[in-house]
Amino acid sequence: MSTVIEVKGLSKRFGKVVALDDVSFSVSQNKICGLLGRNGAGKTTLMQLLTGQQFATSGTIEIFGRSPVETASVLERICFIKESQTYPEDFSVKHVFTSAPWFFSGWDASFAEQLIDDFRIPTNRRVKKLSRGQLSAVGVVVGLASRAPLTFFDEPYLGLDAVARQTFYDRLLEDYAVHPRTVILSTHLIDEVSNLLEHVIVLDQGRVIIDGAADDVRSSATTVVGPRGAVDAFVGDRAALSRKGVGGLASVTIHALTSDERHAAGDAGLELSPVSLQQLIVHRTNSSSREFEQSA
Ligand SMILES: Nc1ncnc2c1ncn2[C@@H]1O[C@H](COP(=O)(O)OP(=O)(O)OP(=O)(O)O)[C@@H](O)[C@H]1O
Repeated sequence: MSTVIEVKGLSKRFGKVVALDDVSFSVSQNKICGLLGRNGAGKTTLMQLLTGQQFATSGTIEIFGRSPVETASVLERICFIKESQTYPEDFSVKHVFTSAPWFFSGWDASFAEQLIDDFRIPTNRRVKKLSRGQLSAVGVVVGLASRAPLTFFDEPYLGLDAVARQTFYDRLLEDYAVHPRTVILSTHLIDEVSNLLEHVIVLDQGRVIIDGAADDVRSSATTVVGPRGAVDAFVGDRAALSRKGVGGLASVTIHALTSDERHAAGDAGLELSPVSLQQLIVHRTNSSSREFEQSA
């Protein structure tokens, strides 16, 4: 499988602020990849570097095998939908969609029409008169109908209601099945997108703390639930990602268990429950996770 994004030792400083710190990863062609992390983790900075809109302080980036900076053959294959997309003053929604094919050779006008209906976007209205959610929907439609070989969505759905967000996920998956491409999706709504993602990269304070297949990441931890004494005896000196207790019951999240260990937990009357991607990321990016990482 060919590699679309290859990043090595990438750092970006803004004065004293280290936004990205020695970041390395690669993304294969035709994957939907979640770029996740807390506020200020460096996600937008990374996407700006990957799309040639910022210069790296150090490190290398190859997109389709070449540096994205001022490389037309790379940039014309990229669509970047930002959280707050700006359009020329006085642009109507119609202008956005009539000009999109100039930038995206794969633009599908009839798909765009269908999406405009789905999201109920008023096409005659000026962009600056749109509601927050409608403005996000315009970006989502451009991102989907452009069918760019590499599409970045940076928190694309500020203000979009739950129905519209679900429509976005559904259309993305349906269209991706017929027209595979590489999609990088940055969002804080991790549970909502969890099932879309094949690859997960989590940044924390400018560093990559998780990089792997979504299924592997999801199955990298498990929660042991049961009577406190039995849970404590089973967990022993294993590192705990999180620990909760109510009355005599305890719930401890630990690294994934081997199948023998799972049987032993069952024999001890303990329940094992999966950990959602969101829970895992919360555990790994809060302060207790540092102890976990050090002891892991
Ligand atoms: N132009 C800039 N000048 C100075 N610091 C900056 C600049 N751009 C970003 N930063 C800092 O770099 C860090 C990473 O910011 P970035 O916007 O990449 O985070 P993010 O993960 O996208 O956050 P969010 O989820 O809140 O959008 C933050 O500490 C931010 O304050």
